[in-house]
Amino acid sequence: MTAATPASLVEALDWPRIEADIAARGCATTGTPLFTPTECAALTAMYDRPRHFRSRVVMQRHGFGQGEYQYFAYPLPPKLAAWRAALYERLAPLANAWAAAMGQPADYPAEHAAYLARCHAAGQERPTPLLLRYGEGDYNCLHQDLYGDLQFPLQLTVLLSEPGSDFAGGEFVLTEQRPRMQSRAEVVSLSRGEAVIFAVNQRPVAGTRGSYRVTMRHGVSRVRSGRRHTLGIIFHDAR
Ligand SMILES: O=C(O)CCC(=O)C(=O)O
Ligand SMILES: [Fe+2]
Repeated sequence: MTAATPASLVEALDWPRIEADIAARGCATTGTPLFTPTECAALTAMYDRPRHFRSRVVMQRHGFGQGEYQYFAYPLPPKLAAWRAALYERLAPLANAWAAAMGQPADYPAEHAAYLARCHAAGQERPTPLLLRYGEGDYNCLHQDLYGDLQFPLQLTVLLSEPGSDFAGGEFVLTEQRPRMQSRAEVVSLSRGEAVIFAVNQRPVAGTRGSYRVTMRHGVSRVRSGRRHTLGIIFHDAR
């Protein structure tokens, strides 16, 4: 038996179900964990090692919520870079289908390295993967992770903590703003190591008279107790 690689683990996910959920709701859980508890613990422990990071953000200082996060520095931990590339490759065709449906250039390259080269040439050179840490009372306001003109339309958040024992509350929330209609909210429950794949900004929805666009935002409800850690994987880099 060969060791599982991020690429083989990505391939093994139930993509027909994931794609159907994304088409219906703009989000999907991976259904199975991407990371083992040991890997979740190792990523969580990295939070306290500043050499892995380029910057730290205390959310209450910016009105973003309460809690903190750190953006990884380049070079990313090799396994994280491999996950980012493998997930990008699986999602790029979907990104192209969305772009075509929204009348945008459907030219996301097949490989993440090529897309990053495009970001870097446009001045978006800083890495965006991040680790987030929330304690009791912390929350993350509804937001969008836009870091420049170039945006890859899907991203992931991986839950690194054990719901129920490490923390309570702290639900991942998505809202969908529809043209001339009231907004809809979706609460996503994850198991430890599992991820939610969701729309960064706009996505096309098939209507009776062609497709229309909805705008998504995501955030985290208040952590009632304990500590919650997540890993965010965003495919465009930042200005
Ligand atoms: O902590 C979370 O569940 C959300 C993190 C987040 O905003 C992100 O990954 O972009
Ligand atoms: Fe975010």
